Amino acid sequence: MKSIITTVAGEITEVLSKVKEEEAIHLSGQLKKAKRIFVYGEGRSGLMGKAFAMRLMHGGFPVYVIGETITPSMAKGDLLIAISGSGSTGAIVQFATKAKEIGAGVFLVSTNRESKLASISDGILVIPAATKFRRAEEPETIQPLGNQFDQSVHLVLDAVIIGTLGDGDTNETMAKRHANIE
Ligand SMILES: O=C([C@H](O)CO)[C@H](O)[C@H](O)COP(=O)(O)O
Repeated sequence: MKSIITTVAGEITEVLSKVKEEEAIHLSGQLKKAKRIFVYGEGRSGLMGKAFAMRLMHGGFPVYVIGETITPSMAKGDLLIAISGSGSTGAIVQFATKAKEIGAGVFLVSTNRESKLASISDGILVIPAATKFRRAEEPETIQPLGNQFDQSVHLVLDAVIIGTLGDGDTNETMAKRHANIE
């Protein structure tokens, strides 16, 4: 088991080392600029999106997860963060198309800059990891499906939040925003 853990850690280190700094900085700038942030992803990509949205909320950002019952309507000036390893999942392509029609920005976090979603997005942060589709250009992995993407996207987005927070955003101020009924 220890050797599997070591291999997984190595895979992630390799992927993270290939993330382009300018793309992460671009995302950070868009997060600061957006009136409100909406996050969406299907399946495990969506779970990583929820973790991202939660921490953004702790950082004081106005953020919603698409599909939750209390999520309001989108408007011009809002930003959709679309998380999709493949960049081609039907629902998220549809939601991004709708967001563009409304006048919101779309920022994609994906492995695939040639994807349908990439073609309609205003910005992209490429996480060069393996997906369930095992495209020829994807890295080797011992893991099933999109594990490598899911793990990498979680770490990269956590790092982007840290790099986006202001000086006043300390562990204390963020902890105060954490749910106190749990
Ligand atoms: O849940 C997922 C699957 O287990 C692969 O790891 C994916 O996140 C889901 O299928 C959505 O796919 P993508 O839009 O390509 O991320």
